[in-house]
Amino acid sequence: MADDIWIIDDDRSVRFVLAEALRDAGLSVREFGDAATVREALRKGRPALLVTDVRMPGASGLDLLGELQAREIGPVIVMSAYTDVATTAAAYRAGAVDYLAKPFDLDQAVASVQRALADAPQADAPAPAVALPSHALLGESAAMREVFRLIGRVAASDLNVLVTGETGTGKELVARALHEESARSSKPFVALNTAAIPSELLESELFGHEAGAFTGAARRVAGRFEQAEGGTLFLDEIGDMPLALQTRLLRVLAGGEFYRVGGRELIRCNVRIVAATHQDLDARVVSGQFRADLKHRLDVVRIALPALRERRSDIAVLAQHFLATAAQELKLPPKRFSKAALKAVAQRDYPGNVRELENLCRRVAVIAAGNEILPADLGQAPATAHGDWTDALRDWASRALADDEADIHSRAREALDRVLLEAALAAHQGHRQHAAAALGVGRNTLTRKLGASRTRKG
Ligand SMILES: Nc1ncnc2c1ncn2[C@@H]1O[C@H](COP(=O)(O)OP(=O)(O)OP(=O)(O)O)[C@@H](O)[C@H]1O
Repeated sequence: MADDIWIIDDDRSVRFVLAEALRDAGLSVREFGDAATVREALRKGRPALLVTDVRMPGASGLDLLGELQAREIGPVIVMSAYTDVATTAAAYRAGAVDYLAKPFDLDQAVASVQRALADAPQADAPAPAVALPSHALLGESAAMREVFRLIGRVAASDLNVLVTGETGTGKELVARALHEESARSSKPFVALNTAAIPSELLESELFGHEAGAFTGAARRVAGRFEQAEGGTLFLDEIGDMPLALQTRLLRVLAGGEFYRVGGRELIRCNVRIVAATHQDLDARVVSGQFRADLKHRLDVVRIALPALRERRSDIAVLAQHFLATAAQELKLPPKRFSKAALKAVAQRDYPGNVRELENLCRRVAVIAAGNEILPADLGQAPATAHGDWTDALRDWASRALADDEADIHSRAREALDRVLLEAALAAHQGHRQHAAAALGVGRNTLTRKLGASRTRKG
């Protein structure tokens, strides 16, 4: 059972006083004199928390920590008479949550243990929110806590990370968080959406080009690799990268150097790559669309972002945050969801994930008359298949409203009618009766609308 505190110290007296103090605090404790007996005990169980000395005969406490990192044991507190930066840093690097300098105050030691136990994520009890500063990644669901933990753990390393997840799940935000939490944070974060750039331009986009490298290349231009020097390069939609460029990228990642397009100067680069994809990269490897060796280079650590429907408990938190931010950005009075509206928001489907929820909140911030958002303000949930044009309409409306334009509703209706009528007439070779029947309106309605549309247009 994982409810014991394990104390490892070769000094019996230290073990004894600490164990007694913890027992007095109502905790159950097991004592170990060296790392070897701990290894033995780990075959049968695991501790809720481990307090370990550093220097001991045989394997040191840090060696032990290194071995334990990959296993699901509770938090670890390191105690040592050595308080130099190298030892303490090594302890934290190895995953320690606290460091007690010997001789330590017993009350402090007990408090540290209690704090670590309270902070430790538990399988069935929600752990306290993990706050990542400055990049506003929100979420309290178990799935997102796991993502935050992973970010915290790998950010400081230079390992390449592959972020997977559906569109709008926050892949770019994770990449930024990884950058901001790393030693590279004072250097640039550069993002490139591989799918958004025509493949013939992608190479020079990534690696830059010399003047005269191709028609239209009037001067030397630095690519994203050079721009990101010392920092992080975020390659979005990596699954869409053309094969030829995958080969080139692989060479650069393997060798750490590249030539600009049309260039002769070898440029060394020090860039951490965070790649993202909404596709199943493993399947693309199998089907020959993605290089296995490149995948291995990028997929060193994988952070899989859950879809919003897999963490519904996060919706309310996110919605309230987005509503407040939208009101602030649009310089509107503060707005909040009524209880019923928040419930309705939490029950909707979001095929576009967090981005879609964010857009919904922006929209209601603008449209709702009062400062309290009611269920009626939410409108109909957009059908997935129509998401694209209602999104465009929404953007248009938000802009028009923000600009205080007149007759927004009638102009939108007129545009809607015109598009529908024109499409129906085109589909029915200008035959009004057929077009009206196809649209589900009467012939007279159609004629009237056509007239109105003509007059306004004219
Ligand atoms: N956990 C989160 N907390 C707060 N905001 C979030 C969170 N996840 C996503 N967002 C917001 O949702 C929007 C979409 O996020 P982002 O662009 O990172 O998604 P993505 O997965 O990279 O999308 P795509 O695959 O379409 O590029 C952004 O405005 C982002 O700020």
